[in-house]
Amino acid sequence: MQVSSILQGGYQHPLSRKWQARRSLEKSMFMYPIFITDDPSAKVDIPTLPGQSRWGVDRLEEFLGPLVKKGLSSVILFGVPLKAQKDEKGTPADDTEGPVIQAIRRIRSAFPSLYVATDVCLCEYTSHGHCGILNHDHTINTEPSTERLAQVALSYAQAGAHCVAPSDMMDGRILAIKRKLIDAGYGNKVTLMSYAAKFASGLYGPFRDAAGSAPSFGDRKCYQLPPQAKGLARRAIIRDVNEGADIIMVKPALPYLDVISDASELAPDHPVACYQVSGEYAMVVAGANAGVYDLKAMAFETTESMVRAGATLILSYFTPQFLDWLDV
Ligand SMILES: NCC[C@H](CC(=O)O)[C@@H](CN)CCC(=O)O
Ligand SMILES: [Zn+2]
Repeated sequence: MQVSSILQGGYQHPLSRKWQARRSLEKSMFMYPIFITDDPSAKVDIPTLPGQSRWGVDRLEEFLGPLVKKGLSSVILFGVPLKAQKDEKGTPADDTEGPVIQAIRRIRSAFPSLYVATDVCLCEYTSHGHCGILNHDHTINTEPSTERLAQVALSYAQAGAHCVAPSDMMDGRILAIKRKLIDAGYGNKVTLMSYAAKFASGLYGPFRDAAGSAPSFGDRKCYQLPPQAKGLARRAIIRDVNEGADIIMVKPALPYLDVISDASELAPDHPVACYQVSGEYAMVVAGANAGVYDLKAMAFETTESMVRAGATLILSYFTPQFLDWLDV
């Protein structure tokens, strides 16, 4: 037997198995996506997203207090306006009395240590449900879209968000937002996290149920990347780094581990985020409920694969559980 054939001696003990990871999961790597609705006293469970709810701003302390005590370090806010008058340009998105801006203010005041990111998109606020402003022929009208998104991003920065994260996939929105933040004096105060490589995935269903953000016609295939498009993803990552993104995100995560690896190769000096999206989360939960595997083991196996691929930040609905699971 060749000496080089023997590997098992290197991982025969739980501790030496732990040492094999280049980087291990830790609480601060998890950013918790949360849904804020415009009924201040609401807590509405989301059937297709087990264990997740829409929360009103008056109940955020009840919701987040115990999680902050367990070590929650960051959240990303998604507005779910049920009463707002949606229109072609997503006017409610930066309503200063709207759920997101109110939540930013409440969370910053109640939990000074909690890092507050906000998703920036129009789909939850437009009458047509698309992520940008449309031409009459229903194609994306790029310039007005990026300008509108930059306005919305600035409004969240002015309300106190630490980070703005545009998930719209409009061409040039990173430069537009960065320019807007700098011109308003927020260039050095707010992190710009780009959903740089975001794919037209089938895994967003539960989120769309939660946020009421499904497009009213057509789909998002003309602005979210084709799932098979590794080259476009690489070009989008390079573009967004050059346009001023501070963090590069890949989304969804598990079916795109190769793209996470590309991101860490193409943006070696940036934090790389990935989003374990609603459908991924629901899939892991459904498989565990069906007895296919243990939930905790699969939550670790999927998120550790993202870290192995190069992710340094994971947006995940499992965040509350990881605060317990990583407490050992
Ligand atoms: N801005 C688009 C929302 C978007 C996907 C979609 O509905 O197309 C995601 C939120 N950023 C969905 C996230 C998820 O599924 O958890
Ligand atoms: Zn959107």
